[in-house]
Amino acid sequence: MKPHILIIDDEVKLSTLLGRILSLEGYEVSLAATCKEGWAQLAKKDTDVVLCDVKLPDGTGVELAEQIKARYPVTEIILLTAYGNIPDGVQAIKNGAFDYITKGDDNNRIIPLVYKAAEKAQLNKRVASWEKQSGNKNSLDKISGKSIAILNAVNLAGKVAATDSTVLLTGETGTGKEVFAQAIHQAGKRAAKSFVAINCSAFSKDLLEGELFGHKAGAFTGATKDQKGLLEEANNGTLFLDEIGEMPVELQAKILRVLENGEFIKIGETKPSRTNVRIISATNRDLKKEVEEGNFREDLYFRLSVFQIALPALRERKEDIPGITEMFIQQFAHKINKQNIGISAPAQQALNNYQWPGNIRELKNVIERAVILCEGQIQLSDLPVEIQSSNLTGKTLSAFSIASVEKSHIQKVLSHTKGNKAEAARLLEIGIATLYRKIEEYGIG
Ligand SMILES: Nc1ncnc2c1ncn2[C@@H]1O[C@H](COP(=O)(O)OP(=O)(O)OP(=O)(O)O)[C@@H](O)[C@H]1O
Repeated sequence: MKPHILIIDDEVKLSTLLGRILSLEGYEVSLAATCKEGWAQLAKKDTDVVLCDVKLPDGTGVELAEQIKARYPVTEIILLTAYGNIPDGVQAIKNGAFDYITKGDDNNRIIPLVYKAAEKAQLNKRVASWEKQSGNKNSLDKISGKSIAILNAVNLAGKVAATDSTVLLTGETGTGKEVFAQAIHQAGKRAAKSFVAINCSAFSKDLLEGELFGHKAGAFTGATKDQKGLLEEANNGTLFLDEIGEMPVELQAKILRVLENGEFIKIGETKPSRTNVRIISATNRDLKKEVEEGNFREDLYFRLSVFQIALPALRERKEDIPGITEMFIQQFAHKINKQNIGISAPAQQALNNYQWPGNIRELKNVIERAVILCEGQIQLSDLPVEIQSSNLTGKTLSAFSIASVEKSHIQKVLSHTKGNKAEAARLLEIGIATLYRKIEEYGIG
């Protein structure tokens, strides 16, 4: 089947022309002129790549990129920015876009970039179906890392898995709280039963209540039949309440009741129902502080935090970064049939120096993208710009010798010229042969 590309741009002439070019390249193309039309097209048809203008009549492409990624994680987005507006592009990549191109300036890049983004979307589909088939199973021994911080967490998880105790996982976004929750479920005696997860921040109060507790037919307009809630779906298994700190106070009381005696009341019912679930919850907020500020019930906090496991941020276990990087390289190289993929020393150094606000999730995304972009070995230039510059920061901070400053400066200039050595030599005011010699001498990748 032809990959499907959706162009969202209100400059109709330009998008029609681009659409024609992409059709000639063998893609199926749809056009939309507003965010609203874009959403309608996305709902109609599986879309591999969205090419999206920044300024749209009813919104911005930067925000749209984030919203599309949340609703359609398989789809890849390329932002079309105005000339010289790099910050929009960088923000879009942070929001989950595959890349950005400057309108009119980057015409030669469009076709190869769309090809790569479509390839990534196909890979996303394969990974999603593979994860579905394998039941998305994770076990504690698959959690990678040799640092004391992660080994402590795995050890605690192993101990609590065998019990029926409630567990509270804390840690920044992307540290692997859901991975741990699944691993605890898999390693426990409920492993053969369901593991049901819900993100409490993704729903309004009423929707969350309906999802968790279910409803009786006739409970509200449109409730034509009885609907099971997740507490019932997870009976004899585990219910994972992600972002529990976001749960509205009214629902906190209802969850407390489940924890105390296994009882809950469906919407529209008067009699209580019973369930037998193990509750694992997670938060990236300071729940104690939320209790002090009156946003979270203290009695529920005590119940949920019987056994707490704090997951370390990736920057607190930097020694694990090379191993996890290698694991993801193997994983993604295998999925797209690329062989002998390695990583250059400067690229690995940049990964080690970077602060990873998005933790393992961010590292996973960065490696996935780099494996697609690289030719044989992952180079510094295959990494997002903010990570490339963390290599330079690390170097200048760690070494003050003239040589290291010179090396950093050359790297900076090369990155500025996008690897164009003749242009770099001109800016550095040195001969091209000298530049080649220095590149070799300093091992600049
Ligand atoms: N130890 C690990 N090994 C391999 N992949 C991991 C590991 N930990 C996390 N990941 C991957 O990182 C991503 C984020 O993990 P997860 O969803 O568990 O994080 P989280 O802490 O629950 O994030 P959030 O707070 O945003 O919900 C997932 O794609 C997951 O597969």
